[in-house]
Amino acid sequence: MDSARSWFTKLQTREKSIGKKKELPPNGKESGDDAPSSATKQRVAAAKQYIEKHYKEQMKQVQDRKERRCSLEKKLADADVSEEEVHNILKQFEKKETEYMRLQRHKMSVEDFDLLTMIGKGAFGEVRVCREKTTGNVYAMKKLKKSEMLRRGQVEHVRAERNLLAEVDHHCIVKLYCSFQDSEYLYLIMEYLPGGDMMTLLMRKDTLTEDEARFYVGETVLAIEAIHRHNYIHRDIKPDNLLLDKYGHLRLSDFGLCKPLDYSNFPDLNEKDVTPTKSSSVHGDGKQQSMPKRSQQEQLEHWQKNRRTLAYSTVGTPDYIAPEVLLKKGYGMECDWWSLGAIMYEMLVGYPPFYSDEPMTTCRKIVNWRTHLKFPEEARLTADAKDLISKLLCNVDQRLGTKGAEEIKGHPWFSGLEWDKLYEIEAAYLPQVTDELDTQNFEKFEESSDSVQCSAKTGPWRKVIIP
Ligand SMILES: Nc1ncnc2c1ncn2[C@@H]1O[C@H](COP(=O)(O)OP(=O)(O)OP(=O)(O)O)[C@@H](O)[C@H]1O
Repeated sequence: MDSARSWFTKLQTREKSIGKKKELPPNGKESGDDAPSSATKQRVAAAKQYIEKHYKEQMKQVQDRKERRCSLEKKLADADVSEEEVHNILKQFEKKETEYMRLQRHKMSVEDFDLLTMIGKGAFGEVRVCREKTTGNVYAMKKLKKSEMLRRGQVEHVRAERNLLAEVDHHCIVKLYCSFQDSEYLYLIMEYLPGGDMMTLLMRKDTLTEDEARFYVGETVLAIEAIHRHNYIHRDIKPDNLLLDKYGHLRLSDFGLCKPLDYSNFPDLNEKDVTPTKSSSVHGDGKQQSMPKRSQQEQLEHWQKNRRTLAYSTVGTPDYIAPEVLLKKGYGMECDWWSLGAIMYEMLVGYPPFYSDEPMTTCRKIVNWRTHLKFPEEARLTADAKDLISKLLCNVDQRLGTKGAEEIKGHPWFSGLEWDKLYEIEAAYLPQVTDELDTQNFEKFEESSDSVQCSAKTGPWRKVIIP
């Protein structure tokens, strides 16, 4: 910062001396020989403009960095973290920012990368594996269409995503290396996680055993805890955002593109609306049932048939969104623990707890969760699993995690789990990854069309539906 400031001072001093009126001879005329030509004057003016712009941009960057540091310091002061932790977090922040600035100085652009296989498609753009031309390093490039972000008022959210990723250097969070933009797109260069995402894993496996689920739910708890420590709320945690590294360990991605608001604008979404819907929820206790009742297997097939379409739609899936977010009641970090409960349910049952063929019906079921949360008997969940899910999918006041992640970690379902060693043990599934460019754990996307073409029949994680 000091060097930028001193450059700026030098520039101003130079400007002043350039702007100083030259003393004229008594006749008031300049001696003709050393007067600059108009072309030279123009070049000087252009250079001056360029330098001014350059340093203004630099000052802005320095200012932004200062603001990010101030805001992190403020968040840390409000959070319950030790002095040592504050010191470490700030140290990591500076390290990451320095690395970020270094890449920024290189003026990265999309031209610096070879764009390879497309591995994801979202509401605002696409995600691709790419290779930096000079270093050969492999990254994931997320490309977001600026006009679309502006149209949907998501600029702040994307900025939050960039800030969070730059700020939080944690093994549970996807690393961001740099970001840049051109006239049409904003680009985020992230580490490439070749293990695929949890959505794809779940589509392939149908359900997980409780031991397998404990591993992924446990790592998700640690990831959510990490972002909450930095006072960020994700709001949109879903299996698509849980990525797996080459060892099968989980990392959280995609901060801030909060589509849920699209649903919260739905006019008749309120808690009183308990009218049973046409598409049934699954009832395990034999009480009030809506029709037609589907078996667990039928419900699973419907879910899997719709899942990818929902994931790639511009609205996304509302299945994991907390009721208070949908109701726009004002929400806090607890909403992420609700999403964890919905994901855990899906891992063990095969589909999320409030699934319906119609997203709006899902929203209604979520806000009326008391009537709709059921555990199908066929799923044979243990009492501890049901208890944990019920304590996550409930009112904010009673929700586990409201007083911190320790509440969740201490639940009997996790008993015996060594939290400190979770990222060191062998993952529940070891993904097949042959080399650093391997994309076999992702769906295949067709390049040609603008609309998303994804073949559910491709990729090793394809689930075979038993007739
Ligand atoms: N760093 C990464 N490494 C590997 N795969 C990734 C990475 N980032 C994203 N993906 C893949 O791309 C998909 C879409 O990414 P992401 O969710 O970040 O996009 P998005 O535009 O924000 O979509 P949405 O808003 O719908 O969640 C992910 O589900 C994942 O399969």
